[in-house]
Amino acid sequence: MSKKIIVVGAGFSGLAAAHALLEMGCEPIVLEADSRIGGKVKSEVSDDGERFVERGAQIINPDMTDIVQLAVKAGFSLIRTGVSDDGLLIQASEPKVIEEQVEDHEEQLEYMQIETERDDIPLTDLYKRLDIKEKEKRVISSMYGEELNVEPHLVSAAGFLSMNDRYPSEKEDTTHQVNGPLTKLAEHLAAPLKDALHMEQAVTEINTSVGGVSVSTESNTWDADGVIIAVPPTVAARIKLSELAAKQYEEALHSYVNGSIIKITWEYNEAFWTQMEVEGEETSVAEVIYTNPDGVNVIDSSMRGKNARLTMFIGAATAESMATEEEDRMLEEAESWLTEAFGEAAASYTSRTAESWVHHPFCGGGYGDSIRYGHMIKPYMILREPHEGMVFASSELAETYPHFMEGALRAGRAAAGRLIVHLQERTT
Ligand SMILES: Cc1cc2nc3c(=O)[nH]c(=O)nc-3n(C[C@H](O)[C@H](O)[C@H](O)COP(=O)(O)OP(=O)(O)OC[C@H]3O[C@@H](n4cnc5c(N)ncnc54)[C@H](O)[C@@H]3O)c2cc1C
Repeated sequence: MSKKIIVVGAGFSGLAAAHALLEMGCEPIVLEADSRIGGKVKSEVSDDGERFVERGAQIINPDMTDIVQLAVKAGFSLIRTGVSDDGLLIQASEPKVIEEQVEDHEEQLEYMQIETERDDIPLTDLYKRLDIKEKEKRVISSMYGEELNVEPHLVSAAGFLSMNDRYPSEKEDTTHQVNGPLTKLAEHLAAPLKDALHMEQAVTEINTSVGGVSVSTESNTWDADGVIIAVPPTVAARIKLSELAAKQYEEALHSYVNGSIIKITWEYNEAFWTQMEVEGEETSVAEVIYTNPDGVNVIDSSMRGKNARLTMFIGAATAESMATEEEDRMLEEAESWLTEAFGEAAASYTSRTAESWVHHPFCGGGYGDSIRYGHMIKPYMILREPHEGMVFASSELAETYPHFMEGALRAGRAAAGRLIVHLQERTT
């Protein structure tokens, strides 16, 4: 029997859910708060279509099979990131190689996980227990400030490690990119939806009953058999739910904390960082971590053989304080950090693109919401399960690859399947 299902949000998770519903013969209606689709996927494309820059998500790896297939279906292929395989990770201010420090601590944290599963602690307390020097702990702390976009003392250590466990790839996450703008992938998913996609419709309230659901924005109300809420948990927590749904889901929704990230990409005529002098040796630099300021890193984000680009990610408290500054002042400061690590050549860029995702009202903020210390350790287990004709889907809830576009696609598809089974069971 064909079901009418409302999907809240047209990010990758919502679009993947709507697509799966169409494939199952259902009738999806997608309500999107913004005037564009894609959520944290946001490409800037030149008028001639030749040049594009990703203001949000960008990098994937070939193990991320859903997004690889989507890229191919949309007419694109994968291309390697610019950095050479022997590129090094360095620390800024007194540039020095820090690769081993970072690799070693990951193993130690894994080992300590057994302990934290019994008794959760803030992530900061977990890495403070590491058997490494104070200076090295500052690198780790800064790395997490950027990676999670949230101050590590707010994050649950058990939640963080369980998120890492859901990253099943053998590969680094920085190996490949799609050779076209990612917004085109969103458009490919949205194409069959046609009139079912309603823009600038921010959902404020959802009511559930045995007969179905009703979903309201400021100006409209839609009735349907079920609803998939494909927005990050901290954003979903702002939607008013009926009493029974709130009882089921509110504690899980409030177990997340949102983050802040600023992404700046500089473009150059050539990748001068592939031949830099670090600690007296000529080397290729792949990534830089800053301990001052905290939560900042820079990667080589070029597409190999196509362009030369450096991207800075400014996370957590540093992003929040920079977001209060005028954009020119913020860019000037970021550029001074860049030249500190890469030398004056870094100032000779040909273009620059910046985007702030600091506590974003509809996309959560940061790469994704983190599990907050002091609440549920596995809130995603609750949010994934349908109840009263509703279910949640966003990258954070994915069984694999949470916080990535791949996770969003998988979470969306999974939620559609689960909801349909749930609705069928309710009617039999
Ligand atoms: C700067 C940055 C860099 C990133 N880099 C990478 C990367 O390199 N590789 C990677 O794989 N991932 C990356 N990510 C993460 C990736 O973008 C996300 O995991 C993924 O896009 C999340 O998709 P989603 O659909 O779950 O959520 P979102 O993209 O947040 O989509 C949610 C949608 O719901 C809408 N919405 C919210 N509230 C409402 C409401 N009340 N009513 C109606 N609509 C609503 C929003 O407007 C939005 O369109 C990055 C993210 C950022 C911000």
